[in-house]
Amino acid sequence: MEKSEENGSTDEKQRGSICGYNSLQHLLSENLNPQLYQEVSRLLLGMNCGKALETIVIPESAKALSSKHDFDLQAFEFSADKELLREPRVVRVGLIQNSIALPTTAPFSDQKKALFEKLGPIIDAAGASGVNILCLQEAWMMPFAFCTREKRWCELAEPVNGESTQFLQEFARKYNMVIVSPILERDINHGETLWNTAVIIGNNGNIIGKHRKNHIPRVGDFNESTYYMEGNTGHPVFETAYGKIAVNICYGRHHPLNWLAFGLNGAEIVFNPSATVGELSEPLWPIEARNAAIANSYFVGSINRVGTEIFPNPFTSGDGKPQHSDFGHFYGSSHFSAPDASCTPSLSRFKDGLVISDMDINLCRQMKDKWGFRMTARYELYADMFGRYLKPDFEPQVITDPLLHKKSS
Ligand SMILES: NC(=O)NCCC(=O)O
Repeated sequence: MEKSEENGSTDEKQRGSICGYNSLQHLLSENLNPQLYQEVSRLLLGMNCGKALETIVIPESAKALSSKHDFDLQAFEFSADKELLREPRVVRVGLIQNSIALPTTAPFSDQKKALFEKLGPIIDAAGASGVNILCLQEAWMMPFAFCTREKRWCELAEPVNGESTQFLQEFARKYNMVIVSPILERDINHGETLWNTAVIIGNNGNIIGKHRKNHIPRVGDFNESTYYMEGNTGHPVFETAYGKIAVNICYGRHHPLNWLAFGLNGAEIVFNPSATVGELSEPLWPIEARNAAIANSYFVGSINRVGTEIFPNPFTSGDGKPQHSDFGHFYGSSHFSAPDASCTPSLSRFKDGLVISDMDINLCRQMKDKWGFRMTARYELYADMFGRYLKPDFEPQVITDPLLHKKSS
């Protein structure tokens, strides 16, 4: 897709574009000559096994769904070197980004139903494309209402086996697909407490397990600590029919040790379902996940919701600026990063979308062998450092220049 006006976009749809373009990649491809664009892409997106990332053919039925339901659809292929003793282990992975389906003022049950109706065809497109593992965005079953601090949004929370999970279990069974479903969780058995949780649904429609968001933001309008606490599930890796996966939920991507812990537990693909806005985090977005993929020798799937969600009652951010009724623009831009530093272009900044990648997960070990980051990590140095740092009488290891505080004579 080219410039968004060419798709008959309204002003509403244009909101979130970059000077009328869907994404940075589209802006560049439309404005640079092909040779220059190729060179810029090489530097921006890296090289996979020495060549630019290739696109893969998407079935016509999936393309038809994307045209009918107006969502962005892109597909790529990450290769690995051929090995003599192991067969390639190619997994097809999908990420879905979407806006909410009804205004936040609509009755809650209607909002949820409309989201199910919106997601259905996109999941069908993933199924028709043979996706093995699919991940949805953070708290996909509701508006990201945590800016408001209003408790009425808690009503949307669901148990791990609640209606959103049941909705997705059908698709998991139908398409033999593992689905990662990030929800607002209500833990019925523990005082009805709330968590920000990813439910892992196996390819037989079974619930394999859950992970609760470890790091809760206290930045800008991200008032999530009003609703739920830091997760208590550690850093689980889920061994699925298609590979070992983990979920680093949104703000956890700013914590390199969170990424590391999933890697130490053996993750091959880590998803980062997110809800974040342009003014706050866009310069960080293309860097952090990609860096995590490189540093931990695994693939990362980054997902961010799209659109501007307007809430009935205005709120303030405690920064002296005027009250407002929205978070800002959720800029989409979902994409994959690989352990060899290559990455896919991003989905649209303002449109629903599905990005698919084939990935030969043999690349993870190949990169460990090449770079040796695990072998050279010197974890014992850091274990010792943390041991000391966590003590109340910790003193930073600073060696002061003895001349610094000497009086000049
Ligand atoms: N959902 C969430 O944790 N957002 C925090 C903002 C950010 O990390 O960019």
